[in-house]
Amino acid sequence: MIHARGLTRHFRVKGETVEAVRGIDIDVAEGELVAFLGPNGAGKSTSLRMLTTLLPPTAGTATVAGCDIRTDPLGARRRIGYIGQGRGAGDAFRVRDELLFQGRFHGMSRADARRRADELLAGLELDGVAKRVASTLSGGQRRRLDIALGLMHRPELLFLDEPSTGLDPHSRANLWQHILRLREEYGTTIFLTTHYLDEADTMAERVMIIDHGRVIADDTPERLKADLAGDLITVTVGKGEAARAAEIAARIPTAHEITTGRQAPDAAGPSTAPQDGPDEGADTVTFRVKNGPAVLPELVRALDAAGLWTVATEVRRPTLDDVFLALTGRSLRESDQTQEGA
Ligand SMILES: Nc1ncnc2c1ncn2[C@@H]1O[C@H](COP(=O)(O)OP(=O)(O)OP(=O)(O)O)[C@@H](O)[C@H]1O
Repeated sequence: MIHARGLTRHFRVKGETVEAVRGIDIDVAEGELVAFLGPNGAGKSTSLRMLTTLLPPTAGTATVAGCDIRTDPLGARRRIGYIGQGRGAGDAFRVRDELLFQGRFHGMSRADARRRADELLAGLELDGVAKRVASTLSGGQRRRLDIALGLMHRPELLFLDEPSTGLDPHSRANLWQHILRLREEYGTTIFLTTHYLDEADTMAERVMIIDHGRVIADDTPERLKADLAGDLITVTVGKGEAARAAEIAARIPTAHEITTGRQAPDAAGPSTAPQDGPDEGADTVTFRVKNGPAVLPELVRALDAAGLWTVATEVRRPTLDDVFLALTGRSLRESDQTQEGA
């Protein structure tokens, strides 16, 4: 549904060249839901704007829904929907009229536009506000109206640029229900950008991570987390025993990023440590590993066999931020702040 090769876009700003997108390849199959993730300024919107024919590429090729974005931009526009970050709807018109205008704009007959508008109003739970002026809608309703506008002409492929940004958690969850249902009902292929890692993790079948204009990862969230980040295990051992425990942890074939630390006496808190155990604080060993829950019992047995006492253990499953950190050495949230501040 999307095939891009070497897609590139440069901008000239005050005599300098900004390499917003540096030769990316994208392949999205029919019916897929792909999240495009990256910090501020990574090149997400620029890529989307090229794929939706709003911005000509500096170099590279792409077809969307079977149409070449350079040689057949009109064909592409007919087959795709694009919901940008700005408002799709005006403020002055009633919700249903906005949809009818959009339908007519796409060359639909009056009757067809009415049918489609009513179907989308019902599907996106906007029928209750159909006669309201768009400017009076809540943030979530407004976003759903934008989506309805993008879907009026029944596109096979829908691009959404940060659909849930600015919405409260309830409206976000509600919006996602609608996106997933539309996809189920119409089989629409969806390519979206988001800042919300949890959203990409739970909703998307595939995640593409872009950083400084390059795609640095492209896989299912599960595989990215397992292959690139791994589970984070923290084992608390007796005082002074961290170095030996770290040596034992290092024997686990997939163990990496092994670090040792000291836990303050009261930080051990209500741990599993019995009263007569080491009482002047404890040491910790932290490392990443594949399949932590399976590895942990083995490790505890090995520590026990070496005469080391395990005070507490913790396994934390990785997040997509851990994946970004493993790939770039930066946290996605920190990158956002740095690049926003830049
Ligand atoms: N019209 C433009 N003129 C000059 N530079 C631009 C233009 N559009 C984007 N850029 C620059 O290109 C880079 C990528 O921007 P882009 O908006 O694609 O990033 P993004 O990943 O979508 O960021 P965000 O998450 O903040 O929307 C940034 O450095 C940005 O400043």
